[in-house]
Amino acid sequence: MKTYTNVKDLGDLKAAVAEALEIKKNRYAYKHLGENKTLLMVFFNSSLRTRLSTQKAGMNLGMNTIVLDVNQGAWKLETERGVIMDGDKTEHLLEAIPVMGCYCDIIGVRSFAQFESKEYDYNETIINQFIKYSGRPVFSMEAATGHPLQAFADLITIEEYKKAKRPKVVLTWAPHPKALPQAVPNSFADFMNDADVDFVITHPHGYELDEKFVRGARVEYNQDKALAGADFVYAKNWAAYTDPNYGQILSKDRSWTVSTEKMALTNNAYFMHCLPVRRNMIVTDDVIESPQSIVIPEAANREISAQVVLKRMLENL
Ligand SMILES: CCC[C@H](NC(C)=O)C(=O)O
Ligand SMILES: NC(=O)OP(=O)(O)O
Repeated sequence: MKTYTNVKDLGDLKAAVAEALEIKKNRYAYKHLGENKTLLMVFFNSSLRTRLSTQKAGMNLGMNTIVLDVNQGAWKLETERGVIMDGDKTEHLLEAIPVMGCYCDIIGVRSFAQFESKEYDYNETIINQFIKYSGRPVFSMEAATGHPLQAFADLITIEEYKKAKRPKVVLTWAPHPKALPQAVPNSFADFMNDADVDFVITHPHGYELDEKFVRGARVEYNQDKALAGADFVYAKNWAAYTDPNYGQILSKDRSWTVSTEKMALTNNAYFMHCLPVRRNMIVTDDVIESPQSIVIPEAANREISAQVVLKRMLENL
């Protein structure tokens, strides 16, 4: 594996999940793979789970790890080519990236959508420069349009908790005070479309995701109808994707908040969310604290999804 930015990079999903569950049983069995190998994790945006779980996964594999918060301590980076650098940016990404590549064997990158230009975001301008210029295998720790480590962990979790062979999985939009990226729902949809689940997406009009990720999945604008009989409810906020509203908040309607009443419409569904979550906007206190909430085991599986990806990269260095 040379890059991990989307579901296709994993190959056969059933095999990937099986490998994940094997690693979970004995996560220190591959320490030899990472001996004297260095993982560099580059963050352009904040993180708790990704930062901790990916570093843990690297350590499980015997790797040295370095974490760089680009906006805290590194030089302010220019990311656009052709710009006359007479402003407040000291260094260009096109020098910084190959330099980073000198000090490590594998690079993880977190660089969220900036919502200034759909084309800039959806061309994955930042992470693609790491892929092109670092000289190292690169994986996404949430880029502008996807969060494949999260979605892989979500799939692992669904496989662990499902009661039906082909569970009904509902991705529901929920309100949030800020304009959040489409990365998490994009990757969740991408993975669910390749998994053996009955997948439904529900959101208000205007919040349609890129068809490149929806891939013809059923979209239900009536949340109650979508939730009927669900086995898993995956809640997430995202800002509008379609023009002319790209990056905009169109609704903060808290009737979309996942409540006990909403969960009562389901087949005693498990509640999932990637975290961090805004309580009583996305989901009520009662639901996220209920026995059906599996957000913590879901977060724990981030260590495993990262370890599968790092293991496959180390095996191909
Ligand atoms: C894992 C989620 C990261 C990010 N969340 C926030 C709050 O920015 C998002 O919604 O994409
Ligand atoms: N779910 C997730 O990626 O969390 P962080 O943003 O805290 O890393």
